[in-house]
Amino acid sequence: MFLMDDIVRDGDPVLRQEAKKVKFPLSADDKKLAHNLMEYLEVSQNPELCEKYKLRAGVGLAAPQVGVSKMMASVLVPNDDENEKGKPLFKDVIINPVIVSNSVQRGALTEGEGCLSVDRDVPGYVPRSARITLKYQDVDGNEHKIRLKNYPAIVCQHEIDHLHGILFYDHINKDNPFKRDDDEVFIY
Ligand SMILES: Cc1nc(NNC(=O)[C@H](CC2CCCC2)CN(O)CO)c(F)c(N2CCN3CCOC[C@@H]3C2)n1
Ligand code: NI
Repeated sequence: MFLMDDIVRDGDPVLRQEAKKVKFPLSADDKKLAHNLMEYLEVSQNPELCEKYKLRAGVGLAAPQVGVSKMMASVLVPNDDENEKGKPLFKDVIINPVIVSNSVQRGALTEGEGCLSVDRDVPGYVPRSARITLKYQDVDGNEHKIRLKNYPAIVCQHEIDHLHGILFYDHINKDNPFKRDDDEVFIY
């Protein structure tokens, strides 16, 4: 199971590398990696376990963040916290993901973004595409082509950035971090 000690921090070159495509069928190691990347999110979203293992909660985790420069990331975007019963908005390990198209309209999380690999707050809006069409393979090698918007779209863009050596604060406007474009959607 991954713990915070396994998470590589900003400054480590692996976070600025272009990750390598993953070959199918997955090796045993890659299968284990995929499992562990998703397990981290599940454990971190359980209040008791999160506390017990001293984790930072996460809704996404990319392989380079655990020192593995491969095109793989886990995403677990829960339904609004109230009714935990609801099934997640999006849950999968996205392998060799490609954003094949994106809306002109931009979107950003109202509270800005953070990153498990960045141990400091970097205030400001992180402008992203409000909607994306994402192509990826799952652990079984099945091809998926899905349209995402709002929260899941933002999370997937944050994770795919990691696979290309991009960190969230690279997108924050230096002169005016809270610059709002008029047609931008803000996601709570
Ligand atoms: C938005 C949010 N970001 C959390 N952390 N940061 C992360 O996930 C980083 C990735 C996200 C940062 C912004 C977009 C993607 C990790 N990144 O570095 C991976 O590359 C959260 F933890 C969180 N939630 C809301 C849902 N809640 C359900 C119950 O459990 C607690 C959980 C907390 N929402
Ligand atoms: Ni991150």
